[in-house]
Amino acid sequence: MTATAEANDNQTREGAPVKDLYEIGEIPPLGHVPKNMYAWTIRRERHGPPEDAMKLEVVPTWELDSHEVLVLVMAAGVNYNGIWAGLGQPISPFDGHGAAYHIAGSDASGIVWAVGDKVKRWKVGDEVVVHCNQDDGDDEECNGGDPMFSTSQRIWGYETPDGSFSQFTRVQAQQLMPRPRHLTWEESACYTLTLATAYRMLFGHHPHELKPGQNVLVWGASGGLGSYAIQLITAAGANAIGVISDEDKRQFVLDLGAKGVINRKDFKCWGQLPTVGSPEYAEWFAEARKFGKAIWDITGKGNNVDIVFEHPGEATFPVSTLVCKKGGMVVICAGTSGFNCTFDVRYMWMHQKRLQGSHFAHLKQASAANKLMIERRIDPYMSEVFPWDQIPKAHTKMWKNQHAPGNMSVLVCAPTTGLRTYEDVLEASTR
Ligand SMILES: C/C=C/C(=O)SCCNC(=O)CCNC(=O)[C@H](O)C(C)(C)COP(=O)(O)OP(=O)(O)OC[C@H]1O[C@@H](n2cnc3c(N)ncnc32)[C@H](O)[C@@H]1OP(=O)(O)O
Ligand SMILES: NC(=O)C1=CN([C@@H]2O[C@H](COP(=O)(O)OP(=O)(O)OC[C@H]3O[C@@H](n4cnc5c(N)ncnc54)[C@H](OP(=O)(O)O)[C@@H]3O)[C@@H](O)[C@H]2O)C=CC1
Repeated sequence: MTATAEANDNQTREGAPVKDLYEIGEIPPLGHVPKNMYAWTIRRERHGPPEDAMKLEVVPTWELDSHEVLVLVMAAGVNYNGIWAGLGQPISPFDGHGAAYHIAGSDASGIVWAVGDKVKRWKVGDEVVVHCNQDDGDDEECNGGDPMFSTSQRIWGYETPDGSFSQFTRVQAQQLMPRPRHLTWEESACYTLTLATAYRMLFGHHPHELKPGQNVLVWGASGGLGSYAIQLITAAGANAIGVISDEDKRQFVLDLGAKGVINRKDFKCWGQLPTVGSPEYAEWFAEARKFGKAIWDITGKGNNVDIVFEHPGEATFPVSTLVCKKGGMVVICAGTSGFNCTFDVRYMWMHQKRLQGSHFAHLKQASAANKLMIERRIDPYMSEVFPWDQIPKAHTKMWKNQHAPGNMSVLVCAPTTGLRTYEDVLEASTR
């Protein structure tokens, strides 16, 4: 008998009521899987801004394969890939998974509600957080290599249709990690995607793993990725130089542990590189050098940074490749401002810099990052938590770069904020 069937049977024997659909904030009996669930869905014909793309629907609850787990989502994290999935840009998720609808959401905290018959590490009732890397687990990269290089590698909730903006989400068993017990459900849901990505960027690219005493330039230092990068760099005994666009964020970034903070609005060297040798290039170069000098004011004269933590892309890339030191690494995981990155290649070859792409993290890296959270070496810095009905609005705020420093969460089944356990949830729920 599967765990689900057993739980349903128990509930029937105990006479607890079971239903086919539960309202948001109503908790089914432990292990009872209702036929249907509420979900914020995206459909191909609705691609566009978050509030047009995401609509509330009742859909069938996911069925499980043998290595999969159904999680009752307590809270979910807000990430950029919910925006990209809604927009259908740069690619539509439907071209990948081909499902009729897409449920976004690549971060979650919740309770294991049902397990496939081959799942051994998790059982119904376990309190978990979810990392967003999936793969088929059967090729060389997944077995002795790096699962992030597997041809089957995909991001749950972006390249799969069963993300966390619904009462139940379906994940592979290897995606689960223990939840930090000192955090609330919403705090637990806000960090895994950005923290694990930052962890791989800084520690996953041998021989450029971050070392004590090194200097790292962090773009978007108050953002999701940036706020964890600063904390990881500080925890490693290295120096973070954070970039912001608004003085209101300066103290926040210093409090994260940054050695210094630079406001990008004080400089005018952003966007694609002008043609080398043109007057515009000379102007850009003088301004970029001024930016480099602002870094030296923090690191000491002549000390370019060992690592540039890149994700804005097109707007910042020419400068990133210039201010990285000889033999250093520009590590990039996104192109928020545009994908057409340009740079003066002379500085790349003559100074023998490494350009390294990086994408999320495998379980071992996500787990190492999660351990730092469990041990309270990293703070989630949850900026804001939204109720279930404001999931699209939360994404609009991020898309417009109007969100407060840190990482955002949304409540899903947790009936209110501030709850830390399943028992807390039961007490606060309307069941
Ligand atoms: C954790 C959070 C993460 C994030 O937030 S990341 C940010 C959000 N994510 C994104 O923005 C995703 C962006 N992804 C993309 O835009 C696309 O994902 C890529 C541009 C990266 C790649 O596009 P694709 O269509 O997946 O490329 P192909 O799989 O490499 O190839 C497609 C077709 O091209 C053929 N092909 C590949 N290499 C060659 C070659 N060397 N010579 C000839 N053909 C080639 C293939 O076979 C295939 O073809 P056939 O479609 O017919 O199967
Ligand atoms: N490949 C992967 O595995 C992952 C990729 N990503 C991607 O990384 C990107 C950032 O994600 P996240 O940190 O969560 O987002 P946030 O919005 O929380 O932070 C991004 C920060 O970037 C800065 N920024 C925005 N526009 C520009 C610009 N034109 N020039 C310089 N800085 C800019 C902003 O800071 P300020 O205005 O203060 O400078 C902003 O706070 C997204 O595109 C996301 O999809 C995220 C996680 C994983």
